[in-house]
Amino acid sequence: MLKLQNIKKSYDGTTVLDGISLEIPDGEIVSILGPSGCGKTTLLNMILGITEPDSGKIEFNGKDITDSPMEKRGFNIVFQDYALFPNLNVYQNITYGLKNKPDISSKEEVDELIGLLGLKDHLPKKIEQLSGGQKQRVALARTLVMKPKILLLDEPLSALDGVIKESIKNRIKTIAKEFHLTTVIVTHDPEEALTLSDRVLIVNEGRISQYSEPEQIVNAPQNDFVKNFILNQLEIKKNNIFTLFKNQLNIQPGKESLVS
Ligand SMILES: Nc1ncnc2c1ncn2[C@@H]1O[C@H](COP(=O)(O)OP(=O)(O)OP(=O)(O)O)[C@@H](O)[C@H]1O
Repeated sequence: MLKLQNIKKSYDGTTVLDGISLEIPDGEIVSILGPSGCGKTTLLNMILGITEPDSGKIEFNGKDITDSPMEKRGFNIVFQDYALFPNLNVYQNITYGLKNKPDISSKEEVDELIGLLGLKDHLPKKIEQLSGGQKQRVALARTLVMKPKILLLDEPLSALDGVIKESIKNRIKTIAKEFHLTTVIVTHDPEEALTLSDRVLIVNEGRISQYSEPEQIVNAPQNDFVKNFILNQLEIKKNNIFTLFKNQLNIQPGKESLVS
């Protein structure tokens, strides 16, 4: 269990996080969702251990880790730009971290992850030969072979589109469940958060607006921000798609319920 208690952070007198308290049970996927500048990345970096809170406490499995450096926490992050090594091939990128800690994952475990992420055919390739979705899967594999206690993902799907996005989403879900891996994801996309996570943390101006399962957010939004910002975006998206279909495919009245 990861527990945050009354976390506060300001930069140059401006409050960024204002009393964040939450619990993330083991093995759950939690998305941090909110508008640009609301403090999502700051919160993720605080869990990772590269940003210090001004006050408050972070506990992992009952142990106070607020002042533990990143290396001691054993969490790991996949950054938005993947940060892969361009001079190494896919296999060398995936196994890079094992050079100094070869006992963390066996060859069989590495092969299993390569299979799960569908990277078998790409192993000898250079990073520049890969698509965005393939790079994302390499970055995930490279992080997962190190068996992090918590997996942190910063906007993992933002550079991907359509089918590839769905495929990576499913792989993240499969891996989190298969390895019982607590996963914390930063996103600004409500659809992504609601379809990927066990729980969604909605942050607005540094405060928790709602922290619930996706169904509750959709069916029982706790305040106007959730209603207006999050649900409105989904409604607009749904209506845009519906209008497009109606115009392009000439859907007849009466069949509209099929799309809603
Ligand atoms: N190192 C820093 N020094 C000063 N201000 C910072 C620093 N890091 C973040 N901030 C400020 O804190 C606020 C929250 O930033 P943060 O990156 O956490 O937001 P975010 O929700 O992740 O935004 P986005 O979705 O745009 O990435 C912003 O106003 C940002 O300018």
